[in-house]
Amino acid sequence: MRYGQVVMGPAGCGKSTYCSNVVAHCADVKRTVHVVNLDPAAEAFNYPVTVDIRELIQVDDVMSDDSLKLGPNGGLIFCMEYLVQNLSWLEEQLEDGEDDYFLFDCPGQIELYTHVPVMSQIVEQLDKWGFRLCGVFLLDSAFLTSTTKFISGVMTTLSSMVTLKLPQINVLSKIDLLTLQSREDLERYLDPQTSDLLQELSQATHGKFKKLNKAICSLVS
Ligand SMILES: Nc1nc2c(ncn2[C@@H]2O[C@H](COP(=O)(O)OP(=O)(O)OP(=O)(O)O)[C@@H](O)[C@H]2O)c(=O)[nH]1
Repeated sequence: MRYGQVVMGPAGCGKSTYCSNVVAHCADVKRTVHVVNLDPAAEAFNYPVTVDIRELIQVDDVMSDDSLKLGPNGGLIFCMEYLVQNLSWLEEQLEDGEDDYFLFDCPGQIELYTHVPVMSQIVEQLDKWGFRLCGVFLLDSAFLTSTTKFISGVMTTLSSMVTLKLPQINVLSKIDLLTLQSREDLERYLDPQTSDLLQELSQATHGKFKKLNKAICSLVS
């Protein structure tokens, strides 16, 4: 049995930094961890990567293919769909490492966790290959500095949880960049009161969103 984390989150939220810290921790406790880069647009890593999707396909190559005419976003989706069509490549790359721990470092594009099915197809396949996974969703703690941002952040994390159907832990990144006041306010969002959220959301948005705000707040609670 192999265990691991599917590390997700919007672009620049700190996924690679998180992986780098987990790799350093595992080295300290003498535990073997393999990082699997699933981001075809990734640049460089400051830790060893066991499997790298860029050896199968790269966004730059896709974008420079005149017959495809794809930009960065379309190129990334194309690469992920290509991976799904070539999952035997991933299976071969993951052959070793029985009883080891794996970090799957994923691309940040939100559509991969909403309506584009590739990430859920990859996760389902990993499950069939005997991987027991949990989702780790990195969220920039700037999302916890106002009610409207909080709702937006919660919806994003919820979307990936529902799409991938994995047990999921949400990790706040970049707390060191918050002001002292914002850090003190964090507590309100970690255990939010629905009535407070609804009141603040109603103040921040037009009256015509009253019913929608109520539905969103009951979903969050
Ligand atoms: N101050 C601070 N900076 C951080 C933290 N985590 C990440 N960063 C910085 O944020 C930037 C983006 O971090 P990455 O780890 O590359 O983020 P990523 O989610 O892997 O980015 P993409 O691969 O582009 O999606 C880097 O400059 C990091 O040094 C943090 O907790 N605090």
